[in-house]
Amino acid sequence: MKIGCIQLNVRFGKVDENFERAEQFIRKAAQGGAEIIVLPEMWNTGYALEKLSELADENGERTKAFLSKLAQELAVHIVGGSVAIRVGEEFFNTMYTFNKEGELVGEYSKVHLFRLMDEHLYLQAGDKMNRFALGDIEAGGVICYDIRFPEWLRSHALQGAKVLFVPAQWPTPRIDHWKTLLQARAIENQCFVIAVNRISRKVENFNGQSMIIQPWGEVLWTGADDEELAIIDVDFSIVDEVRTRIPVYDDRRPNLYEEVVKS
Ligand SMILES: O=C(O)CCC(=O)C(=O)O
Repeated sequence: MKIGCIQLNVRFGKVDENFERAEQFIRKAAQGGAEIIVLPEMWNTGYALEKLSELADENGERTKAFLSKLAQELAVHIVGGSVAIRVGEEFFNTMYTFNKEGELVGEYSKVHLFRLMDEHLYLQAGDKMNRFALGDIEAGGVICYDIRFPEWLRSHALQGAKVLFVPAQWPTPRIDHWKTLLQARAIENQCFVIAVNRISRKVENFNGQSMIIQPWGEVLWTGADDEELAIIDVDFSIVDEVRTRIPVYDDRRPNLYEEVVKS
């Protein structure tokens, strides 16, 4: 299956321009044969947290209409990264996923807000999982800082996800954490990890290095440190093979650690 990863150079606070450029890349990815297309985190606004009252998408309506229309027209699944949305007086960092029929199959608001960049001062946290299917592919999705919480990704894997999508705006100074954590999440959950980071060179500092990692831990692709569209072939059938070879899920001892994980 071909995955189109859009390592978008998100323009800070320039919502219309970001929509226009996202559309160009989505069309290009579909023309190039991508069957699942993935965008990065907060691609409508960038980290313009102080301007959310002007910029955030009201109930996510614009984003949902945009992604649904393109998914249906181009007959591609779209894991729509995430966008800043407004619901009443509150703001969320929300990921929408549409299948190739244009139906909304996943809606998820980032659960772990990143305090180092003041997200908790501007955003509300979500409180729901993000499990969905794209055709016969069982998937889950989390956002950026969420990857520092292995139990959260494990919960998605335990609920059947065989591929985890991770849109992000992960800053350059901690890019080694990004790479190591993503690889660990793929190996420990024996699943594919498809992680798309953004680019920014001006107000912010994000240098891409998106990754596709297979369940044995092998890195199939690492993005450049500039804007890029990559179309990468993956074979999801190897998940079951890896899980049979080292039967981690059967060997778990949840009765021993459940209380520790919950506390
Ligand atoms: O955990 C990190 O170091 C980066 C997280 C982050 O930038 C985010 O969640 O937006």
